[in-house]
Amino acid sequence: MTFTLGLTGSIGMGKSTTAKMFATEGCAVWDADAAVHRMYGKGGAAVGPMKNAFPSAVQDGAVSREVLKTLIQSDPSVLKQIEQIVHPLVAADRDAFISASTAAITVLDIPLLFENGTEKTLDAVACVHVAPDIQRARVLERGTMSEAQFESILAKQMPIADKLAKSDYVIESDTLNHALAQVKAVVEDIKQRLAHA
Ligand SMILES: CC(C)(COP(=O)(O)OP(=O)(O)OC[C@H]1O[C@@H](n2cnc3c(N)ncnc32)[C@H](O)[C@@H]1O)[C@@H](O)C(=O)NCCC(=O)NCCS
Ligand SMILES: Nc1ncnc2c1ncn2[C@@H]1O[C@H](COP(=O)(O)OP(=O)(O)OP(=O)(O)O)[C@@H](O)[C@H]1O
Repeated sequence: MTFTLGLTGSIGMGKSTTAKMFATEGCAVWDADAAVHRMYGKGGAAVGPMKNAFPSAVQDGAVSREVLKTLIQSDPSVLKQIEQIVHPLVAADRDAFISASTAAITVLDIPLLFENGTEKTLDAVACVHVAPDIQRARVLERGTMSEAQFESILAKQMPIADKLAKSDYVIESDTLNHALAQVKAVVEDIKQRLAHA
């Protein structure tokens, strides 16, 4: 059986970048945001249910994230409805990945890990964090979200201090070298735990 390590953090704090480091250290990596991207794409599992709920959001057989963001801006309850459609599909995709994983450690990159209580199903959780001003600058630099969209997503997430307090491991993403050193230490610690289990 593979050891399941959840990887979380607040928006833009460096989950995807850190997940890649775990992959280079030999871990299998599953990414919740990437699963949503597949499901929103042509032929994806979320396209049909999303079309029923939000007809304008499906264009050329795929879910348009731009339309979704506009709908969420004008009616905040839309995000809850999207979550009710998408989260069960994402959970099924994650469970299938874990069952098929042959790696010693499987890392699950999940933005809403604590918000959805997923930690209860995992062996341990690592939380990525960086100072809020760096977080904001990094997200806005990407140019995919306005300041208002960033604020509204941030407001829906559990405060980073609470996520850190609930986590087994903490990884500061201030520089790439520092983050990589911490990833290596987490992998080493889990391997020690497995060796003595
Ligand atoms: C709101 C949407 C349209 C924004 O799309 P966009 O391409 O701009 O951003 P992306 O999907 O890359 O998400 C960026 C980050 O926003 C945060 N975020 C996304 N969805 C949510 C949510 N429902 N609640 C809180 N934070 C969220 C996460 O930190 C995520 O890493 C999109 O995230 C979406 O459809 N979300 C609903 C599905 C969901 O809950 N996904 C989260 C992982 S299961
Ligand atoms: N350790 C680090 N040192 C320097 N920059 C970093 C580090 N980790 C991430 N970054 C930068 O921060 C930005 C956000 O990182 P990333 O996309 O990994 O975050 P995320 O938490 O996955 O984001 P989201 O919540 O939006 O999915 C990127 O521009 C990335 O290059």
